[in-house]
Amino acid sequence: MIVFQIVFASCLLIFILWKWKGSYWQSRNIPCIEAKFPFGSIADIVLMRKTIGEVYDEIYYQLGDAPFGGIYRFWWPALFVKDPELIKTVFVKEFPSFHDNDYYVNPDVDPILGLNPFNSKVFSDKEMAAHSMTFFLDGFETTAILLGFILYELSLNALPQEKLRQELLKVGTSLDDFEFDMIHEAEYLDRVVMETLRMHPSGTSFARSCTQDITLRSADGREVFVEKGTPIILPMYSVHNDSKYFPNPDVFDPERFTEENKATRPQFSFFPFGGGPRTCPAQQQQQIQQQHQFSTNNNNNIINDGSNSSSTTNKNKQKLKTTKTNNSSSSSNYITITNNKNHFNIINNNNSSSTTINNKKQLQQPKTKTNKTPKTNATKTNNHK
Ligand code: HEM
Repeated sequence: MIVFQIVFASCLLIFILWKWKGSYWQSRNIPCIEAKFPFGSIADIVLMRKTIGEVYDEIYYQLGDAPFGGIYRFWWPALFVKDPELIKTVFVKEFPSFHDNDYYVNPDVDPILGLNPFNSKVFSDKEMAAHSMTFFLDGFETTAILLGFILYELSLNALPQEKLRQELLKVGTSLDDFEFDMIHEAEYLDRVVMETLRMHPSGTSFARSCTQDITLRSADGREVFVEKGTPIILPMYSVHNDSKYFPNPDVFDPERFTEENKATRPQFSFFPFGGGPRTCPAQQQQQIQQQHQFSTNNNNNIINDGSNSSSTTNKNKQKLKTTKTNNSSSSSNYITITNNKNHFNIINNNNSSSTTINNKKQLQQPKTKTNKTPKTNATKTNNHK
C-alpha cells in the first residue's frame, strides 16, 4: 500500500511540475515550441535521433519571424534568441546579466575542467594547470577543424583556390621570410578563413545562463522578461546559414567578407568567436596561425577533392595545373582531400604522406533541412537550403 502511495505521489508531482513549467512561455504570451512529455522540445536530441545543431536549426525556422522564442529542455524553459541585435545584447550590452555559460562541471568530479578562471582572483598551481588545459582544449581542436575545412572548401572551389594562391605568391613565401606585416597584406586569405568559419563554425550554438533578472527588448518592440537561471540559446550555425544575411548560404564565397559587403549586414549575423567580454581570447592569434600556415606552406600545393568523376573538379584541376606551371619554377604538390563521413583524409600525393583530421562533430552539422520553414517565414521564401 505504501509503495502504491509513493508511486502515486511521485506521478502526481511530476504531472503538476509538467503542467506548471510546461506552459511557462505560453502563459507569458511568448512564441514557443510546445513541450512534449517527457523531453520537452528536445526529444530528438535526448533520443540521439538528431544532433543539437539539427534540432536547433529546425527550431530556428519553426519560430518564423519572431526575434526570440521559448523552448523546453524537458520541463525547464529556455529562451532561444534569433535576432542579431538581441544576440549582441546578450553577448555585449547586457553582459552582466549573461556572463555565465549554461554548463557546470563539478570541481569534485573533475578538478581541472571544473575550475573556472572567471571566478578566481589569484591562481593556485592547480588553477594554473586547469587554465592551461582550457587553452589547450579550446585552441587545439578549433584550429585543426578550421584548417581541415579551409582545405576542404578550397578543394571544391577552384577559383577561390587560385585567387588565394596568386595572393600568397605575391605576399610571401618561405617560413624563414614570414613577417607579421604579411598578415595584413593577405586580405583574401582572411576572407577565405572567415567564409569557412561562416559555413563551418567550430560549434553550432552558444548556451548562456541568465545571472540576474532582465527584460530583453527586440528592435520591433517585443519584450520578454528573463528570469535569473533561464538558459539562453544563441544558434550560431543557423544565423550564419540564414539566407536573410547570407544569400545562397551553401555557396562558398569569400567575397561576402569584403569591407563593403560586411557593412551591409548586422554585426552579430556572424560570430564564430562569440562576442563581448567572453569572446575567444585567441581570435587574433588563430588568424596569425592560419595565415602563417597558408602563406608558408600551401602556395605550391594544388588541392583537389580526389574525385575523378566530377567534371568541374577535373576542369578546375586542369586550370590550376596550367596556372601553376606559369607562375612557379618549382614543381607543384597535389594535396587530395577526401571526406570520409567522420574524418578528412589529407593526402600529399608527391611524398605519399597522409594526415587524418577527425571531425565527427562538424560533419554531424545539418546540411539538409529536414523540417522546412512554414510558408509565412521570411527566411523560407529566401530559399534557405
Ligand atoms: C579557429 C580557431 C578558434 C575558434 C573558431 C574559436 C572559437 C571560440 C569560441 C566560439 C569561444 C566561446 C566564446 C564565447 O563564449 O563567447 C571560444 C572561447 C575560448 N577560446 Fe577560442 N577559438 C579558436 C581558437 C582558439 C585558440 C587557438 C585558443 C588558445 C590558444 C583559444 C582559447 C579560447 C579560450 C581560453 C576560450 C574561453 C573563453 C571563455 O570561456 O570565456 N581559442 N573560442
